[in-house]
Amino acid sequence: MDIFKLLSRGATIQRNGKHQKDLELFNPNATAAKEVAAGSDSVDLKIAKEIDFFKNASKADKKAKKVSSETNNKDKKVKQSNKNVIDNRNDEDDEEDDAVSVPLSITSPEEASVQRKKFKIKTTGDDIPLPIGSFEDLTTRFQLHRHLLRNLEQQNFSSPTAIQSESIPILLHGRDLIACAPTGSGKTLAFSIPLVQSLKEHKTTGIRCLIVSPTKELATQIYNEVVKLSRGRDLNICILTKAAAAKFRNDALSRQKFDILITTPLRLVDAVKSEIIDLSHVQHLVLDEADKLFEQGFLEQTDDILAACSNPRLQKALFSATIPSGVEEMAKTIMHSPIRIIVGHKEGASHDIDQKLVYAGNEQGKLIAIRQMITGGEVVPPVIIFVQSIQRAKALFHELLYDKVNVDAIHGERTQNQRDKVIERFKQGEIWVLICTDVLSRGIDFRGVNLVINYDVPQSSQSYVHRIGRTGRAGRAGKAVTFFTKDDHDAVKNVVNVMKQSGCDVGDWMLKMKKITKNDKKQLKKKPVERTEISTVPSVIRQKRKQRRDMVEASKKRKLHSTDDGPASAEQSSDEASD
Ligand SMILES: Nc1ncnc2c1ncn2[C@@H]1O[C@H](COP(=O)(O)OP(=O)(O)OP(=O)(O)O)[C@@H](O)[C@H]1O
Repeated sequence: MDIFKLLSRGATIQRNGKHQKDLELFNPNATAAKEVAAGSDSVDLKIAKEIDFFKNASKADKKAKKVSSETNNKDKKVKQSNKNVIDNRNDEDDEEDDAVSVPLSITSPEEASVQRKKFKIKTTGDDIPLPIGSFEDLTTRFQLHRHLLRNLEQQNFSSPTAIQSESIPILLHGRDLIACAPTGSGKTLAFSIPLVQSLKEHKTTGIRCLIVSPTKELATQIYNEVVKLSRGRDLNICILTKAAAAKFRNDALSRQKFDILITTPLRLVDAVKSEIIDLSHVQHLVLDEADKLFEQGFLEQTDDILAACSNPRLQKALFSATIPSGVEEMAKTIMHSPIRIIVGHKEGASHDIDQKLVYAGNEQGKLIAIRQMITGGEVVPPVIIFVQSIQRAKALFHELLYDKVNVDAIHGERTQNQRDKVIERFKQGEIWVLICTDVLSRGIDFRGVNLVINYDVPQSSQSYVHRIGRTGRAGRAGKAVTFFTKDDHDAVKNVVNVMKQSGCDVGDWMLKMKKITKNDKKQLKKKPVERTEISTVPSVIRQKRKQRRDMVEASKKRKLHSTDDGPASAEQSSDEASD
């Protein structure tokens, strides 16, 4: 029997069998459609329960039902005093004591401190506003725009997550903020809600709010979230693409059209330097994945952006799951009396991820291990595999493709168009295993990823936290497996530290490992471990495969030259050929 056929058996998805639930989770439309078709009570209830950070969704639902059955009179709802809310809450608490200590409305420092203790929230700074206990609390305290509340309800966001409960009031009070909370804990809404709430309807002054993120994929995701949140409001939102920048260049009026701009740093700096974008009216600046934006490679652009946002009353907010002390110190120098919020352990991984280290001996051992995981049924799609270089992403892709695994890859050599398509197909469940470099390690919110495999140990603890954070999001459980070899001694210590901080079981041998110095960490970040090529296929066969690929590639290139196409198509073609 063909060994590869045997190995790939384990990766088969049983669409109507045991994997049906996983697939549905991954494709929210399918779940919703099915439930609606089946006349299910409410899609909201199910989702809210799964992602109920405060364990009080059932109460919020109960309350919502009560309110709607009692009356449609909006005034009554608005007039409901905070005390009443607390009293109602206490009645319900008799029935379900799970969330006994978290009132829907927080009215005193004592209540705030109970909530902060419960959700392991640390706050630092002067005059910190009280957190909110619910989105209704926002309505009472900040007259939350009715469209905003409706948009939250429509997306089944029944109660704020820990970071949202703190960040929203702080930003609505106009304060500068450094916010650090685990991956998948809702940081996007934590900054988007206050932005959409505090902006008055559209003005022609130009951009009033700027959100910067390190990758195009993440910028697109944030853009989609903000658009959904702003439905019903007269606000114009723009993502700065190549096309948008060209439009601004040719049409001066279009520059005044937008209120909120979402962008990557480089494109923005280009646009500012060529004077097609003016940031002097920006009132709110959000740096998402802020620690990345303060790293070498982005720092200069971040500096340029800060200089271009010349409004003296500019509000600045920094968000990330990891904010190292050095970055925090740097950030503080550009902020005015900032408040600092840390949810959980600073730089800790989400507690919903079950983390495991697997010793693979050597590079060949990793391929054997992944094949064993596949045959052993441990690889339940959707799965993301991280590797340390483009070359390795391509090599692993070919290995798994040969095993007939339904796989694709995203890395810096693929065109934007290809990257977008792969992401879409992965979201739709058409691709089960996605191989990528760190280009996709931050921020991307794929629903229901079951497993993250670090085929190569990440080069820093931050990278580890963000990579594994693609699973275990919004309260769902996830698994992360990291392969290591004898060459990974230093790098694996980073992983062990994060595992310890996140309360995972770590073996004795891990605890006994020699400490890694600051200098070692720096070196590791700069230069990845040198590794031998990914392959268990005998070199003769590899050579034949390569010859075949080269021939296909050369033939495609010849065709392209004869049609005189541009370099982007050539790149796409070579990537497709290698696929
Ligand atoms: N209040 C809420 N209730 C339920 N789900 C929520 C809530 N807020 C956000 N979510 C969902 O949680 C998921 C993760 O949110 P988000 O992408 O903002 O996480 P994050 O903290 O920014 O993660 P990362 O650090 O990886 O960027 C999203 O699918 C989002 O829709």
